[in-house]
Amino acid sequence: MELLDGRSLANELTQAQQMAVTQLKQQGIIPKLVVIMVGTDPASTIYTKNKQKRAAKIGIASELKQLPDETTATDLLALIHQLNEDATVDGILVQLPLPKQINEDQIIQAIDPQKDVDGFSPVNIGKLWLNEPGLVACTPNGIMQLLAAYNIDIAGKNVVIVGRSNIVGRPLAALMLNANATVTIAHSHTVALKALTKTADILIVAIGRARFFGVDDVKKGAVVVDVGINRLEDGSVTGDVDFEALKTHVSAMTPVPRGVGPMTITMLMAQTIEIAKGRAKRG
Ligand SMILES: Nc1nc(=O)c2c([nH]1)NC[C@@H]1CN(c3ccc(C(=O)N[C@@H](CCC(=O)O)C(=O)O)cc3)C=[N+]21
Repeated sequence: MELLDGRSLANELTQAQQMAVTQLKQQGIIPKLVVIMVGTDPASTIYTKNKQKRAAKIGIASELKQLPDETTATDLLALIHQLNEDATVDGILVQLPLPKQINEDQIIQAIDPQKDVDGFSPVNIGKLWLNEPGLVACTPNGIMQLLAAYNIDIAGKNVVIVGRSNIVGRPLAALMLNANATVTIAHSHTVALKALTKTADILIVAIGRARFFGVDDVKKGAVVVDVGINRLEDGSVTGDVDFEALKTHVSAMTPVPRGVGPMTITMLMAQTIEIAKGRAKRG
């Protein structure tokens, strides 16, 4: 099995990003990302810290706006409008999930599509499904780059994606379709799920159930991308597939951690830099 090592690819790309940022700074442009986090979800706190650390490493200015749990939609919208107008801000990211009093769709729609580094706004989602250039959701984008780096062919392949979230399953389906795969999206209502996953040449799982898929559920020689991050009682982190059992069964597979996660953050930085380059061009 070939290990699809997201961490090492992320490290390589990070070096190139450092150089790109140095060049931008010579032109007087400092790429800037603002991350908004509402409340204190423990997983979100870890991801947000990782994002800050990576930005610092690359030389991207990043600001964390930490808002209390009881923040209203009105407060959050006011902040987003202010950041939309701020010419020094390239990327705006609102960490999800938001507390339940806030409608996520309404918030995402308020972000200027040109600063929407997550690629979640309806404008960017529409462009993605039309195969037009735009900002793309970071986790799916990272998966495509990881597969490309390991020369994994996508055109004509049967791709099964388990999970239909707005941040992973749906945008990934669009990217795979744009790359000429035959795409199936499975979800909680899918009948005979594990018979379906077994038909996949490329299987991508994002359901959040530790080691849910094993040898019997995966075609021999398939490529497996594991987006699951499940924290076990002993504090360790594992994916949605039984990695140890699949090692001798598949042709290539991402580990968890150090697979898709680091690539997600890398794509966030890449898109922030791209937006800043646009700012440099406009002068
Ligand atoms: N608006 C928004 N945009 C997001 O992109 C977004 C979000 N909300 N909410 C939550 C998910 C999840 N996500 C991850 C980012 C980095 C790792 C990551 O760095 N993982 C490491 C560490 C894993 C660990 O130890 O927890 C790894 O897989 O090696 C994981 C998951 C971004 N998300």
